[in-house]
Amino acid sequence: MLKTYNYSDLSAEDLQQLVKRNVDPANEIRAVVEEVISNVITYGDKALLDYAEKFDKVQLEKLYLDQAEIAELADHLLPEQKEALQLAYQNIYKFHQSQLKTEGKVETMPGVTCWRELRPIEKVGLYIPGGTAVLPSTFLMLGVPARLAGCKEIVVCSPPQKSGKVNAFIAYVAQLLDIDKIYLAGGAQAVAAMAYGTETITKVDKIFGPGNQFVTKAKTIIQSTTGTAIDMPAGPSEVLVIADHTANPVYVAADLLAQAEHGIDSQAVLVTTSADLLKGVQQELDKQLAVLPRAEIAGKAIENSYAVIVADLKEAMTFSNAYAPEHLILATQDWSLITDDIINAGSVFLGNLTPESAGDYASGTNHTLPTSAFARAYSGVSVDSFVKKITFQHLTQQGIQNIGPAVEILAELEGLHAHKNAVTVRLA
Ligand SMILES: NC(=O)c1ccc[n+]([C@@H]2O[C@H](COP(=O)([O-])OP(=O)(O)OC[C@H]3O[C@@H](n4cnc5c(N)ncnc54)[C@H](O)[C@@H]3O)[C@@H](O)[C@H]2O)c1
Ligand SMILES: N[C@H](CO)Cc1c[nH]c[nH+]1
Ligand SMILES: [Zn+2]
Repeated sequence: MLKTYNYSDLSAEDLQQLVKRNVDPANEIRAVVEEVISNVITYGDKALLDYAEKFDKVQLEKLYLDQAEIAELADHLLPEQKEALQLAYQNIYKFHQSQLKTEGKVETMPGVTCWRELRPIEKVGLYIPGGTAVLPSTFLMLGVPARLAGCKEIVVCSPPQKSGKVNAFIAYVAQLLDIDKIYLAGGAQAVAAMAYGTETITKVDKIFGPGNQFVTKAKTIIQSTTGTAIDMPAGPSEVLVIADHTANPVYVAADLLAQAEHGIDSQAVLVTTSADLLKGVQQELDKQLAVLPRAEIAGKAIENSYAVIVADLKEAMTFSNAYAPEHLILATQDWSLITDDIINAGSVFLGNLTPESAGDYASGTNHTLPTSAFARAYSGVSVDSFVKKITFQHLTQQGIQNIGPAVEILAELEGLHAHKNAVTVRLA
């Protein structure tokens, strides 16, 4: 059962509490992660092997799978499984390829030309989750834009499974992406290894990928302690569904459970204008949970979730913008009336026939998205995440004559005479 609140009864303080994600309030995750990072810095590969035993319950002989081992694993896939992964690959490729746009040159004044050029980030690290569920779809979501951007070195880490390997789907995606090594490391230790480097794992310039609270905490820590960038905090999955009387309770419950089954710390929020719809969704949640294989996980996440009754769709959107969800579903026939009001969301799913699962796997958009209200300021992963945009400028004789006197005055007013002189010597 979803706990229920009436929007009109909520004080500003209640609202603030309600939209707050309870991420590591006692810093317990941080303490574990700091120790893991410190051990990876000190002991390198040995720490990774030890953590594989401790956290993943597997004794590894070596820390990676090579091309031949990947090919052997990928061989186990059924034709229809390969076709489904290929379809997802193609749609993700098409959508992300459209992001590779070059910008024109701008003459800001005669003889002064400025422009930007894209350059790939050279070494990138991709984290592919594999704890409670192995996510080959995430490998596609990160690998396709990395390849399109032209990154030279792509380091891939994923937790080892009980077999001491990755699963066959991850192996097949590695083949689709032309990646010939997968490192068997998960959690905070994988993030630390990619940020600091070990005997076998290359230190990278930027780390990408979602993960549980250990992974996400490690990413935020190494971002501030090393020169390694991160895509964004992409932690436990969350969804907010705005639904009115035109929504189907069966679909809404299914969408809420789809994110709830990711982990007990996932959150699924329903914001509705209709008490009848809410009643139907509550009944459906019970019905669908009764036959869901991951019911224990999803049920706990639902306990950690809630519903809010609002007066109208505008009010629903006000709540949603305050929550800033990773995924926002507009389960209403009138979705087009409120899309302009969306301010904060990672990815949006419009109408009653657009399940979030479509975007999770195969429509083409990226599923690596900001959680915990980071959608207020961050975008999801795209080709842009894998490139730098370097600015260029060129001045002609006419250009330096046109811009020079103003630069001299500005440098002088800042008291920076060497700056002024760099122009003066050219004007002489
Ligand atoms: N925001 C997004 O874009 C997005 C996308 C996909 C998945 N996700 C989220 O990613 C997460 C995946 O989590 P997961 O656990 O299945 O896989 P994971 O790969 O993120 O984490 C597994 C690893 O966590 C470490 N770990 C587990 N318990 C630990 C402990 N007690 N102490 C220290 N380390 C420990 C282990 O090393 C293990 O290998 C889910 O929360 C899911 O919702 C988010
Ligand atoms: N919903 C997740 C992002 O929060 C992505 C995913 C992968 N597989 C299934 N779902
Ligand atoms: Zn999902």
